[in-house]
Amino acid sequence: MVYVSPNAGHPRLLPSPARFLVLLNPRGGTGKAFSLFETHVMPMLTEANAHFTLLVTERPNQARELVRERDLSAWDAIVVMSGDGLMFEVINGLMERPDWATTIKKPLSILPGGSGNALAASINHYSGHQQVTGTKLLTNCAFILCKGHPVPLDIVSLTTSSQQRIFSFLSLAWGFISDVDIESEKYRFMGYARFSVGTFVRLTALRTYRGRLSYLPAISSSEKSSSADRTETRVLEDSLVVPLDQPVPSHWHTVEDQFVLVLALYQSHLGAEHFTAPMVKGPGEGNIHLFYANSRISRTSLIKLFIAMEKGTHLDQEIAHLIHVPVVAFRIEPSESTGIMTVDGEVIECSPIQGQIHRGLGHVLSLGPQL
Ligand SMILES: Nc1ncnc2c1ncn2[C@@H]1O[C@H](COP(=O)(O)OP(=O)(O)OP(=O)(O)O)[C@@H](O)[C@H]1O
Repeated sequence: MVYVSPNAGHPRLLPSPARFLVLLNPRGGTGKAFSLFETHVMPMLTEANAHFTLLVTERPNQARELVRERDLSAWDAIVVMSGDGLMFEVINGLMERPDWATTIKKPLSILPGGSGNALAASINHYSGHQQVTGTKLLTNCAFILCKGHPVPLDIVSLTTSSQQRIFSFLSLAWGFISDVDIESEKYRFMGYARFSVGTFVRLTALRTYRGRLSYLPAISSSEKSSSADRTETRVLEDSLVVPLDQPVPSHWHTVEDQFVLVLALYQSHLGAEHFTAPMVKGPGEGNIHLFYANSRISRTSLIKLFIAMEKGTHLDQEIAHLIHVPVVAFRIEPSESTGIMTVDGEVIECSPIQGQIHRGLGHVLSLGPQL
């Protein structure tokens, strides 16, 4: 097998035998990642004749520091066995390197070891597998690790009002979804059921958040930021947005409202059983799927939404006051700083934030087509 250098366009195959750096969070999900790796992943890696270095994280940000500082040339791919939080660390650590433009091309792979496992569920879907959870999802993802090929992965570059730069591969949530995600942390012992319990609790005491949402629709944007024509610069440039302290360009759309939820999602799944963006067929399509609902949405509609979302049929049901629009850039300006905002499931300060997609900036192992 031939390994085409990441600098020479899209890599096609990993070398054989492949060498993996496996970063495993022993505290992810219900805390069984290490034993699941031994029982379900190691035998498959041995069978595939793959070499791996296993690093069990001891604290938050250790993986981020490691990928930021270490020479990674000894490995063909970085494998994350955890939830989406550890992948968030890895992508941000890679983007903090002086050689980010080449290192972010190193193939990544996800093995579900968290409670949400949205990226694992999305890659499983793009690879043509049925929606499954638990050890079935883990086995599918271990198979994708052994047999998959690198395909482009979209990354959204976010800038906060304090000028912090955040790189996101999955989602930005404000309102109902981030409230459920974070407030259900206390039910972590339940595994995935924590999200159903959290949704029920939040529905009984629905909150709304005032703010302004602006976006650049994908349809009107001829300018899709692609990694193919990018030259190496000191920092990744966001050509579609203007500084946060300036008004958005006049061709953007703006909605000022009392929101129940705002979600920007760039993969098919928001969780292993949340098939939220069924129109997404691959990790590098180049669209941000913006979903929002204002305070006129009823509790019944929200229940209908979350039930239908499990199978991805919610958009066929015309749920009143739920809007979906594919965009390439957006800005969220909350009127107050009291809500919860999350990026890839990690809490960030609730303040004005904007972002734009960088199509295929990274790479992820998949069995699906290069979308
Ligand atoms: N050894 C560790 N002890 C405690 N926290 C850790 C450790 N290693 C990593 N972390 C942190 O744990 C956080 C949660 O991890 P992660 O998101 O991967 O799992 P999860 O929350 O169970 O899954 P999901 O995001 O899918 O719900 C991450 O922000 C990461 O920084």
